[in-house]
Amino acid sequence: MSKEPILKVKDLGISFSQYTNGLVRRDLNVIRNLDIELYEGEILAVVGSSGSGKSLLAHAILGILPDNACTQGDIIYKGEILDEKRKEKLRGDEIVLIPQSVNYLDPLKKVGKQIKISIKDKDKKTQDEIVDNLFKKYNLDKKVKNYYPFQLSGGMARKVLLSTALASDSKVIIADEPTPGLDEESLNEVLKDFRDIADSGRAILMITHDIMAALKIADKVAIFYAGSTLEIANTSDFKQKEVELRHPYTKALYKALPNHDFVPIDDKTQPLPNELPKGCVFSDRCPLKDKNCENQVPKIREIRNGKVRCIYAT
Ligand SMILES: Nc1ncnc2c1ncn2[C@@H]1O[C@H](COP(=O)(O)OP(=O)(O)OP(=O)(O)O)[C@@H](O)[C@H]1O
Ligand code: NI
Repeated sequence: MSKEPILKVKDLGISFSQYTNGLVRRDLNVIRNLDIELYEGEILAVVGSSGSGKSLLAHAILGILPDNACTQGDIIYKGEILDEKRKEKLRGDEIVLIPQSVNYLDPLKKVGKQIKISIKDKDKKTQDEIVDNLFKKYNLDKKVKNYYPFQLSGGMARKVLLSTALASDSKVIIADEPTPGLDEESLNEVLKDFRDIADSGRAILMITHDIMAALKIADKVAIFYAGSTLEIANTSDFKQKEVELRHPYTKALYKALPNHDFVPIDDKTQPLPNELPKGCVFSDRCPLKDKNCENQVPKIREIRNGKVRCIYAT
């Protein structure tokens, strides 16, 4: 495996400029410190509760943030810092997205056609074969190729989105919640496919709420909280005891897993974008907190073969 990540996001920040009553412009800083590293041959799972910044990370990498967004930090692909023009070039070619919402399907195009767009080989017979194999694998009837998106059920639409990405031979797949609505059999099929794709030397960023699914196939897990990466752990760390994990939030998540008694963290939630604290985003819930945590955002640092954004993690 190569040492340099194929895709790296360094200290990504995202703000949205908004107009409030009286047309006063203000910048809402929703993402502060997102960091990830994705290596060829690997699956990196990104987990975090709703609103922690998972989809925005995906959209920033692909260059599809709304016009009123302003970003900081660097997105680096194969050693090159990406600007918006370069992102557009790579999008759908070297880097593909499996979007979170099925509304991303083109409502006016039959689904078979949509999937074929992402196939590089332009030979019609090869294209048909690729689509037929994917449909067979995911239990989709052949006639679905001629359906328009509005004719699909939620689970079918999800399978079509997956097929679109899997039919391409992109280097990087970013899958934003690829599994909701799938039956158990298809879910296992998808997870197995992701693993096979990664094993063939490509890279997958898998965004999910389903930490148990993530742990089944991912090599590493990035934990997001209120727009910051708090930890990047190895999947194997979750299989040991909680001492293998680094951040107090990850340790709390670990204890809340179904196979560890569902111990709830507390009854608080992550801070909203307009009420982010000055220092560490987890400080108001953290057992290790002191004055130093309230005043400055901790830098992400390496410990025990993983990364953590906490000054007291050991
Ligand atoms: N266009 C926008 N303008 C202002 N705020 C936004 C915009 N898009 C997203 N946000 C805010 O940014 C934060 C992160 O959103 P994001 O969609 O990345 O969350 P997520 O982790 O993908 O959540 P979910 O698990 O629900 O999909 C949220 O608080 C969201 O409200
Ligand atoms: Ni999302």
